[in-house]
Amino acid sequence: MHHSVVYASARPSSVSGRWFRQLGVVCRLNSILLVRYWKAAILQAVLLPLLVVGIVFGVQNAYVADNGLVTSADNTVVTWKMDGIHQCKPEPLSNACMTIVYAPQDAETTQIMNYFQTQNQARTGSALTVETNAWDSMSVPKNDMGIVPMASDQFIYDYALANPDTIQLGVVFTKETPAGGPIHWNYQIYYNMTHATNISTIPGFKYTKEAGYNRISSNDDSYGTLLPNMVRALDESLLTFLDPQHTQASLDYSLKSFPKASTKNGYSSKDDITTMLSNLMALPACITMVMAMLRITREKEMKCKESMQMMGLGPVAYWTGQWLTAWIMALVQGSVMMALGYAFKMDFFTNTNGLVIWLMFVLLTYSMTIFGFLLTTFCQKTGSSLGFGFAVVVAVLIVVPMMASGTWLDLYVDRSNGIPSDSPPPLNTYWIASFFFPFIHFGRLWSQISTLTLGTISGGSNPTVPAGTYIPGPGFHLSNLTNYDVGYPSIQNILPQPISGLTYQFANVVIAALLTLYLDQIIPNEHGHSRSLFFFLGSIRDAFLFVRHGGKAGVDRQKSVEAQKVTPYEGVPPENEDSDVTAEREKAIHCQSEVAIRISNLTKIYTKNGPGFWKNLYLALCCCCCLKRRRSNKIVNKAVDRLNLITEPNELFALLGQNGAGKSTTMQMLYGVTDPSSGNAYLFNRSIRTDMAQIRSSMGVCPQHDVLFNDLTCWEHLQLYAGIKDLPAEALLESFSKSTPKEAIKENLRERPTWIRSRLEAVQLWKDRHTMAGRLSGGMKRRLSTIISTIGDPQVLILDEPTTGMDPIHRRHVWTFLAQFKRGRSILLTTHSMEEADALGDKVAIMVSGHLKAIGNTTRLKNKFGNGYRVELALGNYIPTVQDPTSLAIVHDSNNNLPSQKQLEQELSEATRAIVPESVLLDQSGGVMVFGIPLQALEKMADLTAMLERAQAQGRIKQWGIAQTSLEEVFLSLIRSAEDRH
Ligand SMILES: Nc1ncnc2c1ncn2[C@@H]1O[C@H](COP(=O)(O)OP(=O)(O)OP(=O)(O)O)[C@@H](O)[C@H]1O
Repeated sequence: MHHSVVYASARPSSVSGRWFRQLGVVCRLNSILLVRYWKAAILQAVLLPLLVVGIVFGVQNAYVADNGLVTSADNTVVTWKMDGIHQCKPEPLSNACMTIVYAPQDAETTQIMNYFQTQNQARTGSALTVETNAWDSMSVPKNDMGIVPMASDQFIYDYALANPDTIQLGVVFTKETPAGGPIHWNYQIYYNMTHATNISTIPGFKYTKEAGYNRISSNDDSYGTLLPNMVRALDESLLTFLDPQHTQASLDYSLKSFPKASTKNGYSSKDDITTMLSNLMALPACITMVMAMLRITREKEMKCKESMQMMGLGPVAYWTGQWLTAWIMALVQGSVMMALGYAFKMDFFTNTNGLVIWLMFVLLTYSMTIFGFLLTTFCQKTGSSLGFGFAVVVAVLIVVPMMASGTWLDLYVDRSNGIPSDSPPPLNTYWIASFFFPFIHFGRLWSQISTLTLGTISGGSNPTVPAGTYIPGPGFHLSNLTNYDVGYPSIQNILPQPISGLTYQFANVVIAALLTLYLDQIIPNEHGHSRSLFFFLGSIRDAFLFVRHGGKAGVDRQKSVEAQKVTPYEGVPPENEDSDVTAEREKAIHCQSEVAIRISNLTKIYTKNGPGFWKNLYLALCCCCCLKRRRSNKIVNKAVDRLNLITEPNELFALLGQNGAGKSTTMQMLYGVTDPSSGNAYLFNRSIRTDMAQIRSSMGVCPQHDVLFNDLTCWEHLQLYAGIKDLPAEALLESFSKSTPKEAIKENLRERPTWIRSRLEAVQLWKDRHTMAGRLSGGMKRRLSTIISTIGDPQVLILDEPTTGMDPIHRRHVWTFLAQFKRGRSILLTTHSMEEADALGDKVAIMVSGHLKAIGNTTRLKNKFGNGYRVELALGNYIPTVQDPTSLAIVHDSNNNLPSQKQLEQELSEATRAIVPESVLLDQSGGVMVFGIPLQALEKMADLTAMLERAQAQGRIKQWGIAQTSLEEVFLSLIRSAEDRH
């Protein structure tokens, strides 16, 4: 069955129109893949958020807050190293603090605390001043203070709640005078729980059986000697106070930790939620980033991206498509995170403006994904992108909780000496480095939101709110985005407001996107191809040419002048160069007209340390191109050596050669994935060095290895590439004149574009049009790759071994299609099938070790390099040397005897030589003789055939035939002669 080729060319559209349509194609491709991998999409968008929010919720409820109450009865003190109380300790109370507060302030308690001071100084040398005025404000002290009176137990409680870690110890005295009984003095000590729990992480503390965690130096922790010291010192002071009175008194004491902020649902303080759980909340965004990185790198590794670019897809359209589709996952995942937070009734969510929460999560996923895209520009393999992604996830898990717990302040200000209230401390510059990482902004925003959303426990200072009641935080409103109180007036104006947590992430997106576009161009691919560091100057040059030469026509004229520039052949040609090759070289070098492909002195040298990103960068930084020459690039392989040839329109040029001859390298240079080392090639006067974008829009490529998306059907591949080639919409749809309305509905409108169907049918893939490429056989994939390269009816078609792995039937279908399709265009094809080159090639060239060895049409090659003709004959009747049961007819000589096989062979050999003395007996075995007849004996062929016919009539020959030397023999003899020379 023969199909005539239906053509469909790209529309002559504006650059911007084409760009938008290519963008649509990339978005559509990504959407199809998203739907096809729906399980992974659901996992990222729904299940992961559910998992992390569920874990956070579980942790909240499992966490049992410590109310900090320890009674004196629990204390079984063994042996204590008695010392005293020292001025506020450096850690964790790093800001100005009060060493001891006491209440109430009256004459007796003041007297007791004065005794305390005197005796403590005697023991420790530490002079703790007893303040005379009661501390009545809720603000933090400016300087370290000694013994500070406060109004009441309640005030101490409220103050400690509002200013955690500001007081080291507290003491509240109560004196009861029961009727008839002794006076009862009770004091309750407040100790700092944070101090106690942090103690094991502070260097210098060690655990002893007697004293628990005990610092060897003069400073102690609450559970070590600090509390016993306090108890002993207070007992001593009380006894000193009571002794002169000679009254009987009973003493008692109790211990209690200072209150900690907020306890709700068992889950509590800001510290816990920020340090522990903020990184979990960032995890879904991280996983989405890694998945996106893997998808992009897989497309790169499978060369799908390269293939789309070879077919004309611009890098800006490609990346814009990726950035746009990344929004889908960001929007869904961000919304799901927000919905789950509300569903689990978490304060952080319910107490924050919904828009802020939504933007926070959507932007995190988006900015992380775009950041991941940037990282893929450094990765050629999925393994390396997995490594990069993993490193980022670890960084997020560590850094986000640090930021969220308030460390972000250290990025901006130096807090090592506290924050003075009047003038701002020195500014840190870490924030500049941190600016480029979106997750750092997320951590800071988390910290700022959590300080306003998480509540506290009432200390009971408000009579209408019983102590222990949870008081929600004031909440994070939209206005707080630009109006957030940092808590330190002196640095309020130099610290970023919460809105920058969103705007900086957006800035990260823009910076990462621009860097991705740039690095993607300058980092070399696996063939070492990359654009120059200053490639963008090329557009300026184009614009300059456009103005200078008076528009597009002028530029085209200029380009054709450049394309026809004669570049002399360097060095000496290889030994014994064929005259046709020399002629082709002269023609290619001096060509003065527009041809389809002109290859001029094209050379490719593979080097050990080929062009690399870092080398590029080094060269740019040094700004001296001469260095490039001086650096020794150890030559590994000269794959193509000063190649010169021309192909005309309407011509199918077949390039033959052994494995490694340099065919694919030549093609790769033509379609722009490998840079030539020297020389140039022009396709319709466009240089492969400078005009690859224009060349690609009128070129079709079928690379040596199939480049297909495993998850797209044949049909979708053709649609995808049709979109990249910008085929007009009309070309995608067929009129329904031939179908009945019922058939039309059945067949689905979108399945009947004329040219798609005709091409699928031409290579027998119509029935498999809805099969995923991953499930096609090797030969089917090759057929699909071949027709993909013809999309848009390119002027130049480059086919690298298109029929490899095809069975003979399908190969012939492809040949028929190509023979028809080549009309009006030029096809460059490599093959290892001599039959194919013979059947299709208008011009055939044979390459050996990067050089052209022979060129011409097949008849010329056969005549020039073949051994002339072969005459093959099967002997007739004879007495076989070995019994031959197939001998049927009997021919007798004059004596009625059969000749022997040897006699017959000799007789025929002599007869042949008598007619054609130049003939050579090539083979003689099994009753078959083969003679080689050189071309110069062509005129004697008539006599020879007459003799052979006579011998056949006599029964001496069973059958015979004459054949011209095959292309395969030409190929073999050329290769052999080249090998002999080496
Ligand atoms: N990326 C590379 N780095 C170094 N050498 C290379 C690279 N690619 C190809 N070569 C070398 O260049 C030479 C030409 O290879 P090329 O792939 O062009 O041969 P070919 O004629 O297409 O062979 P085949 O018929 O096997 O496809 C070979 O010696 C090969 O080893």
